[in-house]
Amino acid sequence: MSAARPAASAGSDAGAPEPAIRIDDLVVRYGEVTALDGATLAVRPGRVTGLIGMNGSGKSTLFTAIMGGVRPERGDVRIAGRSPAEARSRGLVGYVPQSEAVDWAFPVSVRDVVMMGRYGRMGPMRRARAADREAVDAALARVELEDLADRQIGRLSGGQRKRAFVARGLAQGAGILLLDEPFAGVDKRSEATIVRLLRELADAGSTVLVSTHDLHALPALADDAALLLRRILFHGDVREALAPERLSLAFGLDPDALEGLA
Ligand SMILES: Nc1ncnc2c1ncn2[C@@H]1O[C@H](COP(=O)(O)OP(=O)(O)OP(=O)(O)O)[C@@H](O)[C@H]1O
Repeated sequence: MSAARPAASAGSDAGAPEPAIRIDDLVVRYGEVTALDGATLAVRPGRVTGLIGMNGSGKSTLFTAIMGGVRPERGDVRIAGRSPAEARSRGLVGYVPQSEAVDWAFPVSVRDVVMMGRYGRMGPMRRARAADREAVDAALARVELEDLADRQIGRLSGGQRKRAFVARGLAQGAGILLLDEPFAGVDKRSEATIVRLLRELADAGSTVLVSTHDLHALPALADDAALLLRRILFHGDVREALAPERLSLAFGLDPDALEGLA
């Protein structure tokens, strides 16, 4: 953790930088199911923000909305002042999906996956130039996967797979990175590599939004945290978010069971 990080402001945003992601009163329904019910969140640049919520609380839906993959019934999403579709076409947002959302049998190598981060910069023929290959090599080195670059993506461990997708986001060069459950099924080495990288990215000015169930990993990773239960219940300093009485709101648990997390 960097000692220079300013404290999060849970209340007034006076003097704070413009949010990189602004979500206003978002309502998303899948038929009868209301996944988001008036979610409002302003994610600040240069910080790692944890998105915390129980299964079904709407975390993936919020990410999908940021990526422009669902049509909200109400509300608005702005990424660096642009619509999700525009932000997507400009490659402003990198996305590391949940492992369940990936077809691991697909016949592509680790290098191919990382190169996908460069597609937005290539023409329709997707011909890689020297700059693309250099960016891919640099990203592979940052996640320590150079030696496995030519292996089929499904023949990696859970942690290595995650690192490959983080490398795709790095190669893309997006200033905003979304990670959906990056620590699920991940070994300690991969977790440490991902945490270090995300901290470096945020300290260099990027915006990092990470959904996780792993509350114990959060204080070392995140500056801020947002508690989600179809709407944002709290957004502010990570340690304040992990206070038992706040977590109990988001998880519907007895505060005594949550002592010692913050
Ligand atoms: N495509 C879909 N069709 C119908 N319902 C959906 C769909 N996607 C999500 N839902 C429902 O919307 C709600 C929010 O789901 P979402 O996946 O956003 O939650 P989550 O917080 O990411 O959950 P998890 O932690 O289990 O990944 C849940 O009730 C879920 O069953």
